[in-house]
Amino acid sequence: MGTVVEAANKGANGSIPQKNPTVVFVLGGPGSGKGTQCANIVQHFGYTHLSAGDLLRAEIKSGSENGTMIQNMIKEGKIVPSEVTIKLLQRAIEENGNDKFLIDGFPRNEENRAAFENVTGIEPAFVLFFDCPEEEMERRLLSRNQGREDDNIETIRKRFKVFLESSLPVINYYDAKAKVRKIDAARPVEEVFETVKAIFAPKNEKAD
Ligand SMILES: Nc1ncnc2c1ncn2[C@@H]1O[C@H](COP(=O)(O)OP(=O)(O)O)[C@@H](O)[C@H]1O
Ligand SMILES: O=c1ccn([C@@H]2O[C@H](COP(=O)(O)OP(=O)(O)O)[C@@H](O)[C@H]2O)c(=O)[nH]1
Ligand SMILES: [Mg+2]
Repeated sequence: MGTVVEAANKGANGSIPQKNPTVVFVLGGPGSGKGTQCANIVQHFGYTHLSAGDLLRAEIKSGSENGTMIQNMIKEGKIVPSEVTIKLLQRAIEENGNDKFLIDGFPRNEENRAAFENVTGIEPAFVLFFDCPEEEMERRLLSRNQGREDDNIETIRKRFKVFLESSLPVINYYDAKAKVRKIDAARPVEEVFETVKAIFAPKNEKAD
């Protein structure tokens, strides 16, 4: 039997986590510029960037037993089961010495959100929401040129539908808790970053 404090600190999986890191969820439709802006935030504010999509694509490449399932879901624009994505995120957080993380492209539905909170005990400090019209996101995705199997018009339409039906409710959930910082993401990269910078506040900027 642990003390009351130990019990309170225990995650739902029974592990005793170290002091919870600061987490910012970075959300927005496919092609809204999440990855691009995260790279800028890392440079200026010292966060570690964890893209759920990148972790899943790395898992496919690694030849994991889940690889084929993940690949098929990404090709269809579907959301990979929470336990797979959460395990990858958790491992990445634990392996990293940093105490502040940008989690990009996750949680993508309500189930992702609730499971992450239950398993890790982590609540985001706030949520960045890159708001961008579909026509602009479509243009960007079709010229992204990263050789992604899901950047074709057929899959892009499916991803937009999943975003509206499953991911927007997550943003609304955090909006009701006053945690959403909404950003007009249709503007040029540098202008979007000016808004992002103001949210992270000058006091956090790395001195160099
Ligand atoms: N503000 C912007 N204006 C124009 N193009 C952008 C902007 N932000 C990102 N891009 C480009 O759009 C594409 C998608 O950006 P990315 O950061 O990968 O978005 P996401 O991670 O949200 O899917 C990339 O080719 C990127 O260079
Ligand atoms: O938490 C996540 C993140 C991504 N994906 C899958 O990975 C794809 C690509 O996600 P990513 O965030 O890389 O795409 P982006 O929004 O940047 O275009 C999504 O369409 C989903 O199929 C997922 O299932 N769960
Ligand atoms: Mg991305």
